[in-house]
Amino acid sequence: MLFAPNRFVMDWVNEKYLRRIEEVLKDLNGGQAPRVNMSVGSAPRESDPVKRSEVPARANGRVHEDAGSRVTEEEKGVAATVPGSTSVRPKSYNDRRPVQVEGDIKHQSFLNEGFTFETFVEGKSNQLARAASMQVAENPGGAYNPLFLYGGVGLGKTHLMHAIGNEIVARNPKAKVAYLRSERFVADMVKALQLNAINEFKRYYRSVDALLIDDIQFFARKERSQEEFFHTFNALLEGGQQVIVTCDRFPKEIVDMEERLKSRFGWGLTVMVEPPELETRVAILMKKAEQANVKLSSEAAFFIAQKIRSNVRELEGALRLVIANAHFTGSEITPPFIRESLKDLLALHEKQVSIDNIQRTVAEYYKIKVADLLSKRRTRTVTRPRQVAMSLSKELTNHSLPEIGDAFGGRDHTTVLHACKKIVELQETDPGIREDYQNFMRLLTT
Ligand SMILES: Nc1ncnc2c1ncn2[C@@H]1O[C@H](COP(=O)(O)OP(=O)(O)OP(=O)(O)O)[C@@H](O)[C@H]1O
Repeated sequence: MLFAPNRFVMDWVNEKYLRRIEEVLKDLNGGQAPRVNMSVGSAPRESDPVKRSEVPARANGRVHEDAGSRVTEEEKGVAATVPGSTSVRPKSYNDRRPVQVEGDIKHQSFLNEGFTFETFVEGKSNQLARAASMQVAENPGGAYNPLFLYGGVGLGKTHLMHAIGNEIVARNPKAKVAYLRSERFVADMVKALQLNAINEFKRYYRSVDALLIDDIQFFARKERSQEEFFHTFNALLEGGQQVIVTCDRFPKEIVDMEERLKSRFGWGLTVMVEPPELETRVAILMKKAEQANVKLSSEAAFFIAQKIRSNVRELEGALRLVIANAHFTGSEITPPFIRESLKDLLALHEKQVSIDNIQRTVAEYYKIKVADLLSKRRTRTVTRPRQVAMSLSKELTNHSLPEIGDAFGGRDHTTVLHACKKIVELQETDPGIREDYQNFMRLLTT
């Protein structure tokens, strides 16, 4: 029996890999084909305190809500800094068009017309996320609700989110799609409370066909917003309206977020967007150059893609710089020209932290040997520094969890994940570890 975490993954594996899995098993089984059954499921976790059946009951069409927590100082701060109706996203969006917005909460909600499935380059790192997004766009409010997209910065989560919104509107021009960053939600809520218009706020957010909330991690510590979003979320899900959320981390890893909210994020489909591998980076560069009407040889694209590995936003930035330089100087875009154009950026990247460097710095700081960090020893004097080093490796390098596990004496990726969580927790509760960690960040990045 094979278990999949959700129906989407089960269908995906069924369609793409089941035959191959069966063939391999047949080979391993001396030519006899075993029957492979697939099912959705995993062992229930005790840490999930909220069950789906605990959705607040609706009385007379209204969602029951607690009197609730008060707006925190932090929430008031957000309300003061998020501007009224202009861009709430600090990125440059060239194409903006308003999406139908109604109600008394007068802000604008934008979808970037350039962020579509056509302009999104598919690769191994984002294949699953793209396919899931497409499914949601084709069937909003269906099986994958909410859709939770997570991953590091600049990897295309917002692009996919807009692509879904654009596709929903393309298929049904009457669909009401609201896209906003989570700060916008906080700011609107605070404004609504101040203006005694919280009912309008609720009505508006609950009236949409699809609610797209970007970078949900900013809800951390904003208790009243979390509560309001929790109820909006429930109302939308109950009404069969689609909710899409992006975040920089897996739901359970979001700090200072209510458990019941985190648990609900996992009800639909949770998919990771990973950093693109070389081939995808090259394909993205070629596509972006084509969009800019610039001829880019594959040699030049490979050169840039090999040098810039962090994320797609940086990759785009580097390409823009090269194109601008070529334009001003009338030069051809060749590897030596690229090297010259990007010399400052490349110098910065060459200084980038390696796992090796982290291990040496941590070992020296705690006066232990690097070999201890890689060993199987489990005494406290070694395990804590090892967890710190693993967590720093995750935070400061682009290596995946399995790669980090390998670099620490061939440990499993779950051990690395556990270490990262532990260190996040300890930084909250143990001032010593917090100080150590801050020292490492300074030592390694300046
Ligand atoms: N696979 C891709 N194909 C084409 N463009 C991409 C792809 N992935 C990312 N991009 C581009 O990279 C830029 C950054 O992407 P985006 O804003 O979606 O990242 P993000 O994951 O939402 O980051 P953040 O967490 O910082 O909000 C955008 O211009 C987007 O179009």
